[in-house]
Amino acid sequence: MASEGLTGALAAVLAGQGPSVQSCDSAPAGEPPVPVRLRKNVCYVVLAVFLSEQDEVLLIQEAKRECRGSWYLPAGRMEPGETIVEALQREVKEEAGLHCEPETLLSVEERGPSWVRFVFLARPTGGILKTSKEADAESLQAAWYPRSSLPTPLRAHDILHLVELAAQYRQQARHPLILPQELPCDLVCQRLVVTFTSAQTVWVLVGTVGIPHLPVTACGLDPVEQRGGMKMAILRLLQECLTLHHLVVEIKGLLGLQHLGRDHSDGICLNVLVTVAFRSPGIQDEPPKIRGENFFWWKVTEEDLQSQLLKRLQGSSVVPVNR
Ligand SMILES: CC(C)=CCC/C(C)=C/CC/C(C)=C/CC/C(C)=C/COP(=O)(O)OP(=O)(O)O
Ligand SMILES: [Mg+2]
Repeated sequence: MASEGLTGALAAVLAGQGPSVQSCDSAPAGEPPVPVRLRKNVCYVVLAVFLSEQDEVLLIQEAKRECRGSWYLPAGRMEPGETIVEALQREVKEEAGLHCEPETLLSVEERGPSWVRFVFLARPTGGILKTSKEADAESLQAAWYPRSSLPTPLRAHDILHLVELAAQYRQQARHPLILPQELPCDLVCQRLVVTFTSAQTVWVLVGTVGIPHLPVTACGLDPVEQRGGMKMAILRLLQECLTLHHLVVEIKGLLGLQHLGRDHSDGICLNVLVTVAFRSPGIQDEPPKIRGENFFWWKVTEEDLQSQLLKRLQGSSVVPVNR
């Protein structure tokens, strides 16, 4: 039946791509969510980790009054009309003097859906390292430091974890290279690949409103949703179709990221891998019962897709989110 379209969509999402968001299966109660607008109701930050072959990290010295003289990774706020990659390249050029290409997304962090930071592993492709002679409002200078002896003071210690993440990725990449897919989206939302596994069989949760599809949940921007973050939007959707108290839900991480940034389309869609399992031990070889008509469990029978899913699940082969 409709599993042909589903097979294609799941294969695309596992390859870091995916269809564009047409509608949402779950949204906060009350008013429909308003479209997001950069600088108005959302702020996205891009950050780059560069690691040289000699295990050196590229740092910039901050010029802003509140952190002047401290060191940090090249990072900054996205501007309206930019793609995520364009924003990354602009910030790196402004703060470090270098041209660059992102290699892969390394992490996504949020402080509520209206503050999201995209962390990339990147490589320099040209330009000239900014020296103190070129100090301006963007930064005082940029320099490479051995990973084991970073300068002080740092603007914030959160970058230590990001540098480690980059070094681990270089040593042994846990997930494939993942870059943003340029697709329009109006909201901050998440497309879910929710799996239930028994032995070597995998089921995936499917939304039935319209043509069968991987479910999408929208984040609201009101204070409650801000506090709950993206996790709240995922649990809200699952709550609508499953009895959660006897289940363990795990947000494994990201399979992909969709964003356009042009034509006033400032939303993002995170493609997220989620697992659902029974809380009580014992053999449970069928997925948990679904309430209502809006969702069903799709048993993935296509061998290649099934083995890809199992590999991604077993190896936690996803971009970490909020870790
Ligand atoms: C922003 C998100 C989702 C997470 C930040 C994670 C934390 C807690 C970081 C530590 C403290 C810190 C450095 C906060 C600043 C966050 C922020 C507003 C970054 C914007 O980058 P800037 O470098 O300040 O911007 P410009 O380069 O555009 O001036
Ligand atoms: Mg900055």
